[in-house]
Amino acid sequence: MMITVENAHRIIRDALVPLSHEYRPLSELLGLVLAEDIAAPFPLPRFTNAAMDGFALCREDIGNASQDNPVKLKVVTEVAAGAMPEKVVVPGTCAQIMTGAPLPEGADTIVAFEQTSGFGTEEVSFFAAPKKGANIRYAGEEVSQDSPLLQKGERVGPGEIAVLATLGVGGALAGRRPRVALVTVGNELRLPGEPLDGPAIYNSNRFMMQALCRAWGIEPVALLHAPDDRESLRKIFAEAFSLCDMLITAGGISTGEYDYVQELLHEAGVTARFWTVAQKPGKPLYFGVTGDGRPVFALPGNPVSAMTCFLEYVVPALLLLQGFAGPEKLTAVLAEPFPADRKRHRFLPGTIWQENGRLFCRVSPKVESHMITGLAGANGIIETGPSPDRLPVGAQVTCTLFPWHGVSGAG
Ligand SMILES: Nc1nc2c(c(=O)[nH]1)N[C@H]1C(S)=C(S)[C@@H](COP(=O)(O)OP(=O)(O)OC[C@H]3O[C@@H](n4cnc5c(N)ncnc54)[C@H](O)[C@@H]3O)O[C@H]1N2
Ligand code: MOO
Repeated sequence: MMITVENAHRIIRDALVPLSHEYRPLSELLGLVLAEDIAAPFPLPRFTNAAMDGFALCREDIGNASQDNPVKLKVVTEVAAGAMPEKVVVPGTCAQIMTGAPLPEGADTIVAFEQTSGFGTEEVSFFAAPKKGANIRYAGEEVSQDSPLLQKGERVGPGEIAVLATLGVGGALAGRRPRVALVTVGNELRLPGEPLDGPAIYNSNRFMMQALCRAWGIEPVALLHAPDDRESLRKIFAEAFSLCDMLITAGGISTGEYDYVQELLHEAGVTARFWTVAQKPGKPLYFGVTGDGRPVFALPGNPVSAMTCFLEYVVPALLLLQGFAGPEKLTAVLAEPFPADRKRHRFLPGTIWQENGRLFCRVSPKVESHMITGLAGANGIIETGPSPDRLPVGAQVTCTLFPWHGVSGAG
């Protein structure tokens, strides 16, 4: 039975159970979802230190120093980053200090190198008098010890990696990345490099699905291909299920004479949760679950349909298995009319850009399900629910940005 896009999402969400957590070292946490809260094991900064290369001194000692009225102080020591100060700064003296070096006892201010006569002499002249406490990073001013920093459920990006590394956290508990098996189906498909005999075509879905997995940090555990016969599909599905947490197929799911995917999935123990969604492209999308709860997506073979269904349904499922809801959708204004469908939700590749603080979008020129070139220049998918008419310029629509593109600044 054909179901709505909303129901398809609900059925998928209800069927998914996040995978187990596991400890991952810091170098492998990028893109994973934290399964534990992280608190600061020590304050940040851990010790009071210099924010500028210059001289550490007691503010009172330089009075109203200026270009016309320089004040001289004796340099008693030097402190580099990573070294402990060897001397105390007593009144009338100062210490040459480098950014990140611990503040010597007795000093309360740092004057930047540029406001002095410079390094390397026994006596230094000060040409400015910054405020007391200037250019000092105080212990604990950013983060106090034991304060919560990262929360369970957060997705780890490069910024979170930097925070964990700063705190010396060598790893954390995180949701496990799904092991994904990809299967393409069809007698007509060849790999680049192979000759195109007769009406053969190249297999683009294999590479597209692999690239989509990688765009979300997942390296598929298997890239398999089966011709349109039951025996091959039986073998390929057995192999895929021996390896994966989630199976994604493309092709052979429609009503053609040789569309055996559904039959062989059921033979392998998969139960259908839905087949056919009121959407264009991607109507024959199938979703099922194995006896032990592993999700199975069978995407339509048309390349634009396969990519649209992957982005719309498979990506959120990959994230949910790791304990994360996403990705977020945006609202944009149509700069050109949108060819909505009377009865079906319509997804089309297009360009989304920012102008005067607002998001605009337009559909790619080639929009049929087999026209893969419409996806190449696009930076997202534009969508709208069923509508009897074309949506006019100025109407608001929903968009999903491709994470590898971002929003451009011009239409
Ligand atoms: N009588 C009907 N025919 C079709 C219907 C329908 O409802 N009634 N639905 C159409 C729709 S919509 C789609 S989408 C396709 C989906 O069919 P399948 O999932 O069975 O896919 P195939 O028939 O195997 O392939 C469709 C098309 O895509 C090409 N293809 C397949 N795999 C790849 C690949 N890995 N790389 C590149 N291109 C691929 C294939 O050669 C076909 O041209 O069914 C419609 N028909
Ligand atoms: O609806 Mo099919 O997925 O486009 O050609």
